[in-house]
Parts: sequence; structure tokens; C-alpha cells
Amino acid sequence: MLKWPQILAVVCFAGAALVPAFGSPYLATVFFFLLMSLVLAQSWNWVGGDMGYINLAHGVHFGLGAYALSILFSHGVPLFLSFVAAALISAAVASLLAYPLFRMRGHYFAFGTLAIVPLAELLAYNLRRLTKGADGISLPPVNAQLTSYYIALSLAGLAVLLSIALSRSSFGLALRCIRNDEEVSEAIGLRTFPVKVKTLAANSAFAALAGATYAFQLGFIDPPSVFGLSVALAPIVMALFGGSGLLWGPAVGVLLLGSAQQILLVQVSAYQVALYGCAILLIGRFMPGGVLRSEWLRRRARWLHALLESKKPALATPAPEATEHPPVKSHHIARGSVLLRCEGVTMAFGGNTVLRNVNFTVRQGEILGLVGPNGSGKTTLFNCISGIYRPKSGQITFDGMDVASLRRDEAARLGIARTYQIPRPFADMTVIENIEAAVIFSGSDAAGAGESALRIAAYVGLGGRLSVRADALSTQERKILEFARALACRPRLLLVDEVASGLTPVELQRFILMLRQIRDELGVTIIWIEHILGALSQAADRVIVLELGSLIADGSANEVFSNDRVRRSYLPSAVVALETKTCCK
Ligand SMILES: Nc1ncnc2c1ncn2[C@@H]1O[C@H](COP(=O)(O)OP(=O)(O)OP(=O)(O)O)[C@@H](O)[C@H]1O
Repeated sequence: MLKWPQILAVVCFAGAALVPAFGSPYLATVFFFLLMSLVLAQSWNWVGGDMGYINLAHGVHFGLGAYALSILFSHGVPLFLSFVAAALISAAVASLLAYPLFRMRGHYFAFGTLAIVPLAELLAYNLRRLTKGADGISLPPVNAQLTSYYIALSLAGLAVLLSIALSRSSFGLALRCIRNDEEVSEAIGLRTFPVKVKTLAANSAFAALAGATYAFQLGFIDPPSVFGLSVALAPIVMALFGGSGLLWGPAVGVLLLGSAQQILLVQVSAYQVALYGCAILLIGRFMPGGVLRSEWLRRRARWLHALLESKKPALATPAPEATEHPPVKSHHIARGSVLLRCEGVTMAFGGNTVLRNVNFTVRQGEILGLVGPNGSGKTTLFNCISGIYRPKSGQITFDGMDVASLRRDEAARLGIARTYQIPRPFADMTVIENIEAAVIFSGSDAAGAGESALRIAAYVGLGGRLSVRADALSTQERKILEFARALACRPRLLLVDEVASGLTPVELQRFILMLRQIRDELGVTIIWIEHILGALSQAADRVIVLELGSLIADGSANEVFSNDRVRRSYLPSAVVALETKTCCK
């Protein structure tokens, strides 16, 4: 069923469609400007808002589209083909630029894209044979007002519809995972690079179509009119002003800022640039997430909450009953054969050698405890096994395959799943979305992802917290959510990094039971880093100990914890006594 923002959008578009027939030419010009801004802001939001990559080169594709159409159309290419070519050229350029650009993250990406803006303008001035330099290009005289208006209207409608579709699709979910944590997205099996390239190409194609429409309507373009800094920044400021990453944020920004800009443009055109500056300052100071996320406004206007939708509507399905058995399909596993082999693994950060010639094997269906003093290299070893770090030397083979030859997402899809010592759930996504993302991107059950995610949430005890955002969970709940997410990847090797600290004794027993069930019923091999040795002893078949990056013990819990070297380096006798008591209760 349509919600009021969607109904309002339909009414606005219907009203806009009537403007050329019933409104004044001035009103039609204002609406044309607003529609173009909406196309630019809405498409920018896919990369800048949904995916979290601040792309300052959006205006470059506007200019590229304007030039492509102008050159082609003035050389006699039919209008429709000129538009299609403009979009395709821009998407191709964006895909090529994606290779160097997506090697950068955060501010570096933003500055990398900003560098392209003056470069594009410079090229437009200097490729005179193609662009006619500073003289600009005049298009063949045609009456373009009405046609360009309806092209702009259609593009704006399409951009909004695509945004709605994106917010409900698994592709949109992928964008939000990338925005939250790209490394974790890959660790749950998402191949991020193609997603980023496709999104950048789509957003650039829309910017190019907007530029082409603008050129067609104006009939003349020159470098400053399509590559100027204000052209590049205006739609970005509008999206940020309304609320980037929100479905309706760009539209609200365009309405508020675009209208203000039109009024100021009539009064004094120089105020226009000042308006963007003030808007950026205001957003930064009072509403870092944009108007729609402003606490002050949300408290006073509850009806605004519907505009905050950035994802699937809240879950309507009730949580299923907690199940006794792990609700994940088991693998056909030959128990006892070697699943993981670490041979001479050495890892160094600069001059700091963190792992030194580590050798051990893990058999299918084994629960291996990994212990050692703080800083002994346990998490680093997990990072090497899950493909996050490449060891300096040595080899890690998983089921006979060299882990170093796999991308992170490939390692995840092969069955290596993990949790993080400091939990890294996708913070602005709900519990169920976090688990569902893992089910979908690991390919464990893409068809019934929602159902699987619900059952896994119930199994780990998060059935009552399905619609809660991960950043509103307690630390323990986040750890359990990470565990659920790892389980949702249908792992063959599960790397568990200190999940138990902070659990109550009852929760701890339940957790140990879950680990055993996952091993016994699904045949999953588990490596568990844990400082609560009593708990570890109950679950682990075997324990290995790291000290300053070297493996110093390997054997049953009893053998290892009574080993003199282990006791001296890791286990002060008081702790041993305490832990042994807990373990044997
Ligand atoms: N990315 C990195 N860059 C530089 N040094 C690092 C990096 N990651 C880990 N280290 C260093 O490697 C060493 C081992 O860290 P690691 O986190 O693997 O230890 P750990 O045994 O897991 O410790 P803890 O029990 O406290 O979690 C530490 O000295 C740490 O500072």
C-alpha cells in the first residue's frame, strides 16, 4: 500500500506535468530547474548517500552529457540516439575512473573526485576541435522547451522510482552494507567492487542525461556553464541538506534549497553561491544528518518519520519460536580430514613481527581453542586465515586451497566466517537486516533469505530484537548478532573471537551448547579465541597457545593448561585455579 510520501510524490509529479500547459513560462523554468536538480541529487544519493562514497565529480558527468549531446546532435545524430550515447559514454568513463578512484576511501575518495572537476573543465577548453573551446557549442535551432521539460520530468520520475526500487532490493542492501563497513561486507561474501562500479556508472549516466537535457533546452553550452564548481556542488549540497542516504532526503533538499535558490537568483544572483556555503555550515553545525534527521524537527513533527525511510519497511512478521537446533543446512563433511593447515605463517607490520613461523592444522569438525596473552597475535592469525591480511611468508590452506589466492568474499563463500573481537555489526541496519545480508551475500540461502534470517535470529536468542538497529544493542547483543551473522554464512570454518566475555553464567552455558550443536549437528569446524578458560575447556577438543607470535603449546586443554611454559607466560597461578574451578563446576 502507498504511504503518504509516495502519494505526495505522485501528486507533485502530476502537478509538475500540468505546469507547461497551465503555468507561466517563468513557473515552467523554475520547475525545470527543480526537476533537473532532483535528477542530480537523487542519483548522487546512490553513491554519496546509500553507499557512503562522497562523489564530488557528479557535475563532471553532467558536463560530459551536455557536451556529448551537443556534439552528436549538432552533427546530425538523432536526438534520442544522442541522449542514449551521452548516458553510455558517461557510464563508460565512470567505469574506467572507478578503478583508480575506488582504491581510495573516505576523504581521499572525495578529494580524488574533486580533482576531476577542474581537469574536465580544462579539457573542455583545450579540446577545441571537439568542444570549440571557450566559444562553446550552439545546437541547431529547435523549439526544445516543451520536449526538454518532459524529458526532465521523466528522468526525475525514473530517478525516484529507481531509488524506491533500490531501497527495497538486495542491491540496495549491498550499498548499505558497504556504507557501514566494506571489510565486513566482504567477509560475509559480498563482492563489493562490481557493486560500486555499477552504482557509479548508473549515477553518472543519470547526471549525463540531466546534462544532455540542460544542453538541449538551453541550445548553447560552454565550459563554465556545465563544468563550473557551483554546477558540481549544488545537487550534493541539496542531498546533504535534506538527508543523504534517505530515500526522500534529496527530494526534500531540492524543494527547500532549490526554491530558496530560485528566489535568491531573482533577487541577487551572487547570493546563490553564498547560499550553498551557508547551507553547508548550517548542516555541519545543527543537522549533521540533514533536515530529516534533525532531532528537533522529528520531536515536533512526528509525521516526518515516514520520510525517514531508507530501507525496507519495518518487519511485519512475528519472530518465530526459538528453535532447539541450529537452523542452518549442514555440509557434507568428511570428519577427521584436515580442513585448515597453517605452515610457517609469519606476519609483520613494518618492523613489528606479530606471527613467527606458526604451524598447526585443524581437522574437520574440531573445536580448537586459541589462547595467549594480549598482543600475542591471535586476532592477527584470524585476519590471515580469513584473507584480511596476507602473511609475509608461509602458507594457509583451507580445504586444499591457498587462502592468499582468494579474495575476502571468495574466502567467505568457500565457508570461512568470523566474528570480530570488537563487534562490527552494520550499525544503522536492524538485527534482521544484518543477518539477512549475510544469508544473501554468502549465497547460503538467497531464495529464502528472510525466513532463514528469522530462524537464525530466534536460535541465537535475538528473536525479540528483530527490528532494533544494531547501534542500539548492548555490547553483548552485538557480539551475539555477529555470531548469528557468521552462522548465517553457513560456514565450514567458524572463527569466533572472544564472544563470551560479559555473558552471564546462564548465557555462557547456552553459548557453549550452541557451539557444540553447531559442530555436532552441522559438522562446522570452529576456532575459538577466548580468555575465559573455564568455558573454553568445556567446548574445545584441543587448545593451541600463542606467545609473542610463536606457537608454544598444542594439545588437550588439560595438557596445555598444565604446561609450565604456558602457566608462566599466560596463566598466573591464581587465574588457573579460579578458571579450573569454574570449568569443573
Ligand atoms: N593493522 C595493524 N598494524 C600494526 N600493528 C598491528 C596491526 N594489527 C595488529 N597489530 C599488532 O599486532 C600485535 C598482535 O595484535 P593482535 O590483535 O593480533 O593480538 P591478540 O593476541 O589478538 O591480542 P588481544 O588478546 O588483546 O586481542 C599487537 O602488537 C598489535 O599492536
